Amino acid sequence: TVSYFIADLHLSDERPDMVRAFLRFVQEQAYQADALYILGDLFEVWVGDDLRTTTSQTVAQALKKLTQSGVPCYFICGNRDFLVGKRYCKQCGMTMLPDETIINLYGRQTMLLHGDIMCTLDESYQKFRRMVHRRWVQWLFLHLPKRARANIANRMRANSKRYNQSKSDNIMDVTPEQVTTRFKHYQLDWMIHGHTHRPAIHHPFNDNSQQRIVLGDWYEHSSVLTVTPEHADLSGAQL
Ligand SMILES: O=C(CCCCNC(=O)Nc1ccc(S(=O)(=O)N2CCN(c3cc(Cl)cc(C(F)(F)F)c3)CC2)cc1)NO
Ligand SMILES: [Mn+2]
Repeated sequence: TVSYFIADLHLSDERPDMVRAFLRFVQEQAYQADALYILGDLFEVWVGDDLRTTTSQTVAQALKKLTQSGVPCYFICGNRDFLVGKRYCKQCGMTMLPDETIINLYGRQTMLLHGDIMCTLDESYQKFRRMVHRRWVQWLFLHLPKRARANIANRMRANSKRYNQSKSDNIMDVTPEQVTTRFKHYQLDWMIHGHTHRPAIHHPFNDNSQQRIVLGDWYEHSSVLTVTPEHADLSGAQL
């Protein structure tokens, strides 16, 4: 009885070493799990399920084998791979979950989300997010020729990289009241998210056992949250 949570792998053809780390994790750990949850930014870029890359096909094969062996796999999209669709999830045997899904995790009322929605101080990003989450914008974008989508992606990646370097650290983190509002509104025991690349286990209300667990990225080493009925263990994070 163990469930695994990962996020922010940012897999791409440019980083085959990170793809190999993911495949190792799937082959060596995930087969014994009750479930695997991928909480967004599995991929660095995603401009439609109709574009196949070595990485997207390799990942789909590995996850298809895992889910067919009986380990259910759930996906919540991130701020990079928000265009991952049902078609690709089907190729992986994954079930797509909406952002802010609440599950009963071995008796704990737990909210799962990518986390970017809680970074409300980053107003320019929230504006971008609202725009690209509009159905008609996604419909239009996905009907552009592949090359056009790839060109837009390259341009946006370049300026999002440059732009984020200039942003101060605190606006890139979740806004505390976004966290406490959700804990209160949904009587949460736990919240698990990624996005900030700052792995840690936080106690938003110091007086009790409520926890906010932030998953780490996979740039230096794989960061996996292992949850059992008894406890939560965040590997490779300075707790
Ligand atoms: O990353 C962080 C830190 C926070 C960073 C936030 N910034 C961030 O996420 N930027 C970003 C995300 C995805 C990509 S993309 O290359 O994958 N790709 C670009 C084009 N996309 C698109 C879709 C639609 Cl519907 C409509 C359009 C339109 F209308 F603009 F053309 C474009 C699809 C996705 C590129 C940059 N933490 O993890
Ligand atoms: Mn992210």
